[in-house]
Amino acid sequence: MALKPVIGKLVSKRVVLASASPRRQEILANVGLRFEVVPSWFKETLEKSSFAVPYEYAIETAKQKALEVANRMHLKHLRTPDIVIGADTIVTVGKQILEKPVDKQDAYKMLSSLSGKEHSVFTGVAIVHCSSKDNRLETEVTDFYEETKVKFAELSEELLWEYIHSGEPMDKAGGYGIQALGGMLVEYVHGDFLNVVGFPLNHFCKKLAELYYPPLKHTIQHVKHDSIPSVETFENLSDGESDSSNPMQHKSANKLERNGVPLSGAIHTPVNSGSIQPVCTVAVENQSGVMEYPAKFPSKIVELMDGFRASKALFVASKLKVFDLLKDKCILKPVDVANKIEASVCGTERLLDACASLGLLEKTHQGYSNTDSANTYLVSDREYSLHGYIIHSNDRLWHLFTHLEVAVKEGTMQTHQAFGKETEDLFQDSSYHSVEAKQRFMTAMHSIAKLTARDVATAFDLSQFRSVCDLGGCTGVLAHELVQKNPNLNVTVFDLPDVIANVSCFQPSGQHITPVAFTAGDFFKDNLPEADLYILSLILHDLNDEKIHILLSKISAICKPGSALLLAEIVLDEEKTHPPRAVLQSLSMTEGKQRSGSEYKQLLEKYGFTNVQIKITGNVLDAILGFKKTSAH
Ligand SMILES: O=c1[nH]cc([C@@H]2O[C@H](COP(=O)(O)OP(=O)(O)OP(=O)(O)O)[C@@H](O)[C@H]2O)c(=O)[nH]1
Repeated sequence: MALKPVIGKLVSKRVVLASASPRRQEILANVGLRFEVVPSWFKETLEKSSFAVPYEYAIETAKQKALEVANRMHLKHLRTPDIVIGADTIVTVGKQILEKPVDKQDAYKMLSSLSGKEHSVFTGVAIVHCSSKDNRLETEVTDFYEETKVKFAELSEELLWEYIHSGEPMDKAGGYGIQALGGMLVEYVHGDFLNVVGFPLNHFCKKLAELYYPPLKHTIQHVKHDSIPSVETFENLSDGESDSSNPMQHKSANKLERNGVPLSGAIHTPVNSGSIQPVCTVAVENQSGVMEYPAKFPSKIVELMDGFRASKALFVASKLKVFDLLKDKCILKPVDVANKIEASVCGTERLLDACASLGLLEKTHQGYSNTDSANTYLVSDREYSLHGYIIHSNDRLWHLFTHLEVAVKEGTMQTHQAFGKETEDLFQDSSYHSVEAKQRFMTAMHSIAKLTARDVATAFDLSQFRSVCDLGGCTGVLAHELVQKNPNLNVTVFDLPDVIANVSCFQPSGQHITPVAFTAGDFFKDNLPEADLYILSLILHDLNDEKIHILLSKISAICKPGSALLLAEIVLDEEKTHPPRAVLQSLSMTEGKQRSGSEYKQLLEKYGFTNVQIKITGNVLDAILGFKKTSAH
């Protein structure tokens, strides 16, 4: 079992750990898994006697913990996770099942029942794959358990009570923590130590490997069979690179098989974010009359090779407002769409089919309509619309990236080549830039902020702060989210005069909206408003070291001890290869760079911020919080 690839399969997925256990969080974080923590509200009250064996109880509890979180996230937060992981640890001795002690007496009872004996520790784990269909949550559960045997030494009354008074037993199954003081009570452990601590990591990785690297059904050679055409799926021929090897997708592909043999014709297999494409791989007969399959279809590479076509189809459909036309269950024929968008019928039909193949539209004999995710994210006036950012990608980033080769050779940004006279910063020289270009940029930032603000605003408990200044806070999306979550906060958005002059059309309306203050200024040149929390969202990655020095020195100087600085950026892993979105953004060759968690920590510490905490949100932006040193530091 290779170490990284299994965990790497989850990199592009929104993974949620449905557990409040700090040990589980640590075990999974230590192997580089990126996940959000959403503790389960499921009460561990299943009737133990209704389970034939104790581990079934642990598995069912783990499953219920994970499903509760998946349902809650789906219903309440408009955020269906891809994977939710739940776990439950129990101890069994004789016929008894021990969970966490409710009080010291209970801990005493538990520990004395374990004294001098061997017991079993079971952890049940549920891996729930989620998807949303017609706004309904669909789940696919994989579960397993692991057993470890532990033998306790004889425990004297004195030792028992000393241990209980340490406080350690209270939140631990069986009333002890093998990883700490409780380790002193243990004579031997047979099996996985981490399973006792709360999470059977080894078994978990094996399960992931089973799910994401299923054994190849045809390992190259097959005896020729005349009546069954030789076909294969993308997954089974995959070189193992593909991120789209979703186990739920495997299931649907498998439905097309009979007795493990693919049915005739092309097998449908998902590629390219939900699209369904027929794949037919031709087997070749070798000299001995044995059919050989071409080894390892490079599915990931093919997907990347074609990626630009998919992006451009999305951009053009968005620009022509196709998703606006088809919103709210509207079904139109190509000719009607073509008339409305003033385009050719044949071109429109091809574009609509392309969008349907990418999972953005649904095609029936009545015509084309939006999928749920197109309705939510692609219709231009929807709350969480990405339309603004898509138009920015088409009108600006696309042109920049057509100059990538030169950009790489020269190591410079290609704004001049792509846009003629424009300066690097749209807002720096107003004479060059149309109001339209600035509005477009603000709309793009607004749509990304809409998507990320909630996770950034709730990444840390900010209730200790009274005033916040969001430097470069643009249209104030994060500011509004902060006030909504912390009604006592006074929040000011500080941004360039040209930005502030245009923010009014982006403001939320309604009587319950708490106002946010907008102040015009340049954070490099002007005095900063006073606040006890400063925010820099998507700012630092674009600045060179000199500008960062000016800005962070200024913030550090104005911050009183105990004040803090919150950064919202994509945090790279320590190898700087994940997440790909951040790595690819670097290719724009801005003068800044993307950073890893330890680099952000170092940077903040350099400017006098300590106790730096990093929260990988699972969203597009992560959050980093540092506190200005008190004089005692
Ligand atoms: O040696 C150790 N044994 C057990 C633990 C910890 O005990 C708990 C087990 O409780 P449970 O499985 O119900 O999980 P919770 O903590 O309640 O968190 P959930 O939110 O996931 O329900 C678990 O924390 C183990 O880590 C230990 O630390 N050492």
